[in-house]
Amino acid sequence: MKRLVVVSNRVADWTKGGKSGGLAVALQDALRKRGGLWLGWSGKIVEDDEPCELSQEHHGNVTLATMPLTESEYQHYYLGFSNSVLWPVFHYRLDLARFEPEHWEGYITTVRRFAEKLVGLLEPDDIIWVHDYHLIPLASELRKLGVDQKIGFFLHIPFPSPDVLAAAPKHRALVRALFDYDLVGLQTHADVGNFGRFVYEAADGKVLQDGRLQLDGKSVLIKSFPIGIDVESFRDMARTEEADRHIQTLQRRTIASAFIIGVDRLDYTKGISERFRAFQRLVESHPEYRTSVTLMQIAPPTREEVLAYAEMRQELEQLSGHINGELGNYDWTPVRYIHRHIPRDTLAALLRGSQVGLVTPLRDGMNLVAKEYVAAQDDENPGVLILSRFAGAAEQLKEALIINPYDIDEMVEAMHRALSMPLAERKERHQALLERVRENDVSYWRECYLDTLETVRREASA
Ligand SMILES: O=P(O)(O)OC[C@H]1O[C@H](O[C@H]2O[C@H](CO)[C@@H](O)[C@H](O)[C@H]2O)[C@H](O)[C@@H](O)[C@@H]1O
Ligand SMILES: O=c1ccn([C@@H]2O[C@H](COP(=O)(O)OP(=O)(O)O)[C@@H](O)[C@H]2O)c(=O)[nH]1
Repeated sequence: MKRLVVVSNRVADWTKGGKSGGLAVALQDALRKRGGLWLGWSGKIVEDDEPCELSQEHHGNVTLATMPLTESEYQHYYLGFSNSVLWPVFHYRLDLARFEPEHWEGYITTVRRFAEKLVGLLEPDDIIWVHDYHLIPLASELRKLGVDQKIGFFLHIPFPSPDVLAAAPKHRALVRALFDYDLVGLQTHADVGNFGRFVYEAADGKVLQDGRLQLDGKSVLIKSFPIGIDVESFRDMARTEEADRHIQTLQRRTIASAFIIGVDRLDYTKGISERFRAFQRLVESHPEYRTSVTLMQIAPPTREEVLAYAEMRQELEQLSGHINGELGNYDWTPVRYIHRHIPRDTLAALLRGSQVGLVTPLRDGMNLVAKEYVAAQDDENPGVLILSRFAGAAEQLKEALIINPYDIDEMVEAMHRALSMPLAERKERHQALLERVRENDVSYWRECYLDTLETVRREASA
């Protein structure tokens, strides 16, 4: 078997209190089983004139190679082009995109630096797998340095429709750069459709008979590979003695008999304020839920130096304070808002102990929390998943209560339905969802992707 070399901006934190985020979680699960080398950002920032040395750590069969970013790389590549241009545009938030020409320069030079570092670590027989929007041009940079090994790319976030993509500066250069990979993986069929439409409607490319897309004399295979979770280990985490203790503590410390849970990085794509408003309306319109239901929202900080994130934090603090002040009582807190990272094993227990999982992003590549909620449930008394139609996970998890997160009344109705759903219907829906989550787990995702990458070959001329 060839050595797998993974490259992504964010790498997993092997300590318990690490950063939250689906990419790191999923790649850690995927690599733990297959082994390999993983190159990424260490999370540290150094002065522009300091050296950015690589350091390596070994965790079982995984070698983690990390490097710091310089202050200007952090500003222009990470906060700038990646998270103030690509992230908002690809999530349909053109109003939040902020483009400065230095962002693009910083992006390209940082990606080039990743390429230079990687070349020194490569062996001739490696298979290279690049992840996410931070590193789109990495294959082009590697090819310039003479790398001829297979290189695959996987995009974790949505691929937007052509007219929305067109709002991103340099979008044509980015799409062209994807044709230097051997395989481009996207999360959903909808994403693949959007990519194809851009190539043949807006860029004069074409679809070849074997399904590959061709642009400017280069062709590449684009396919959807919906990412999954390590189902059995998450189920186990939700069922330890410690997990039982967490659930008992949760139940003892409240008079509420039901919990609705939301778990999201504090990101404007996740629809958290719409969710708070829907919960407020639920309690106002259904007095039977006063004191008996609590919304627990775990929302760890993320990208706080980008203005839109700081503004959102303020908005949520005000909103939860307002709801608790208006509706709460000395013995009941309607909204428990936790602005902190919670370790994944504790999270597994909290998901299992909650009667409703509320996953309502306005746009999301996949959303692993939706799958984790399903995995954590007790088969004999499962909770109900409410899921946004705009999460990639909705393409698979059809037995959830699928809602439009912009429609507050529809969310209210779904919460009411979930809280009053008979056991037989809960079990039926949960069984079907669990089967889908199991069929499409993280090992299946990794194997499907890598098997396809092993067999395709990019073609440099028509
Ligand atoms: O690295 P950060 O800037 O701290 O952000 C965390 C990650 O957020 C995004 O996660 C995505 O990947 C998940 C797994 O495929 C998917 O379920 C989710 O819908 C995506 O939003 C981002 O794409 C990652 O690069 C970040 O590391
Ligand atoms: O306090 C937290 C919040 C989230 N997560 C994990 O972070 C991941 C979030 O992934 P998702 O795909 O839902 O969204 P993303 O943050 O990647 O956009 C999930 O595995 C969560 O279990 C965590 O460990 N602790």
